[in-house]
Amino acid sequence: MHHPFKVGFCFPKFLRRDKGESGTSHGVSVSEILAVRELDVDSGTKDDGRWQKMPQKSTEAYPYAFTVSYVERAWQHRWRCSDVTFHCLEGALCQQWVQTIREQLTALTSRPKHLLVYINPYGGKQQGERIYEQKVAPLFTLASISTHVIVTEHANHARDHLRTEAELKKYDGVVCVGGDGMFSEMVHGLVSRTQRDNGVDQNSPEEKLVPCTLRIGIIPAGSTDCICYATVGINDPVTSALHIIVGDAQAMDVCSVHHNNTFLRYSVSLLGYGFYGDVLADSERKRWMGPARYDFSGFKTFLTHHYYEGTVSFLPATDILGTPRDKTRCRAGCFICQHNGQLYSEDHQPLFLLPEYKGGWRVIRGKFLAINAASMSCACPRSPKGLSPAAHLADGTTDLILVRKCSRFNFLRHLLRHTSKYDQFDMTFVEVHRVRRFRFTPRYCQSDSELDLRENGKKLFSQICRDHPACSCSPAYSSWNCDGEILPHAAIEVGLVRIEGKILDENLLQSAQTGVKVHLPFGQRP
Ligand SMILES: CCCCCCCCCCCCC/C=C/[C@@H](O)[C@H](COP(=O)(O)O)NC(C)=O
Ligand SMILES: Nc1ncnc2c1ncn2[C@@H]1O[C@H](COP(=O)(O)OP(=O)(O)O)[C@@H](O)[C@H]1O
Ligand SMILES: [Ca+2]
Repeated sequence: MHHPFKVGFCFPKFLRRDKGESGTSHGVSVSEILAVRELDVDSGTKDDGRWQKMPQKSTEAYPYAFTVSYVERAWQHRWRCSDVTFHCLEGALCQQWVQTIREQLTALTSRPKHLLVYINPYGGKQQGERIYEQKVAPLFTLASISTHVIVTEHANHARDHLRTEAELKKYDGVVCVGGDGMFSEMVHGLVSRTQRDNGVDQNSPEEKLVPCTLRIGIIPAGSTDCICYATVGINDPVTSALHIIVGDAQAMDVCSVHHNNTFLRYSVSLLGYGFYGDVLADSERKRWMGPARYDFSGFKTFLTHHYYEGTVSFLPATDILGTPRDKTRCRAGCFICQHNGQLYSEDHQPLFLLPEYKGGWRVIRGKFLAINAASMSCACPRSPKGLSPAAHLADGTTDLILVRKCSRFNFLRHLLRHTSKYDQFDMTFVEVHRVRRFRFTPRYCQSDSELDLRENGKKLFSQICRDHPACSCSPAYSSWNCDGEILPHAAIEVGLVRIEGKILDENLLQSAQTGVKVHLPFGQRP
């Protein structure tokens, strides 16, 4: 056998494929091979019956065979598992092929071998378990990945298990089957555990965090699934499973949210106050509707048309080349794309290390219908281009979108532009800034007792709002939608989490400037 194994196999003519013409060669990159298995030609197939038996005449001529399962790119970012079977004359040759392919696969160190899987049976259309069993588990088995599966029993089960109990050393990655809320549980569990193990205090907004070594995979089974959509390009369990199997990775930005020097939460996709906070708060009470609750609550919130007064302060990202108004739509490996492939500025300074705080803080007071911080595009099936279409996945910034008070008609025009090709930022009452940090303070101070009530006694919340002095028709506070979870605090400070350790290394995809090393075992491949 000759040796093109590093880049891929080009199956030569002395092997015969059972699809297509005889004698054609078939190229499959090793990095996209999922599994190989030898077939017992006489008895048809050794395992799952996917192999189609050759016509009798050919099997006599080629009595030995093996099947290669590989990734096939289908339409719109969709990946599928395909099989191709090769037949040959000699048993020894056949075995040599199988063994060599297996050796090549074992040498791929980025592929996970042991995964810890958490299934949320309650998210989305409550199909998490079925999706995993029918679509994902067979692929993990095919790829010889061993799994430990936990079906969660309550909210924060997965987070707490990861934070305290899970024997993380045994695994190469964790996988969540659910929506953005489930992904958020993974991030919180893993990041908190890593900081605790390394003695880092999450309550200090200035503290540098230690990166987690485990990667997180998402099998979409939630309602919006925007983290999956914005990183993979589609919400499809099979595609995500295949990205996980081949060991794809994508770094992401993580925002830390604090209130009075107390850590509240991390956010990786949307932090939304006003419209998206109100939609979420209302929709939680309508979970029985499934994903349609967002349409219902969205419509209702749109009609109530509440605005909120307050002050937004932010630190613009001055050391980057891109803006939120760019026409780029990159979804992976963004740090590089943002600098047009360059890693160094004209004066040969590494772009990663340029001083961050050139411009200083800016302050904007006003009445806002929505304040959204999108650390990634937040693309999802509802809005395929997302809240901030040009946001990058791992550039250490978040796009702060301010929608000021305007008429219902104008707000509707703005919302509808999320679903069309028109620019949602090109409106007089909308502004967008790419920022490193920001802060929001509501006009009226929220007392601790109000916060307690909002956290513990949600029914009283509406009463308090109605009684508040701000305005007879608009409540004083909204809540923050933090990756689909409600944060009752109105006043928050947000910063991109900084990582400790070497910044520039060969594997740029895995070392963005400020993104915690939360790797998704997937991402669009070039
Ligand atoms: C009147 C026409 C309105 C069209 C508006 C379209 C804009 C849609 C933009 C959606 C951006 C969603 C950002 C994602 C947030 C998720 O983290 C969160 C939770 O997702 P999950 O339920 O956990 O999958 N979903 C929502 C709706 O807040
Ligand atoms: N077994 C469970 N029972 C109830 N809630 C759960 C369970 N497991 C996870 N959760 C919570 O369910 C919420 C929604 O989960 P998510 O997977 O994001 O689905 P969705 O996209 O439908 O919101 C999250 O807040 C998560 O913490
Ligand atoms: Ca970003």
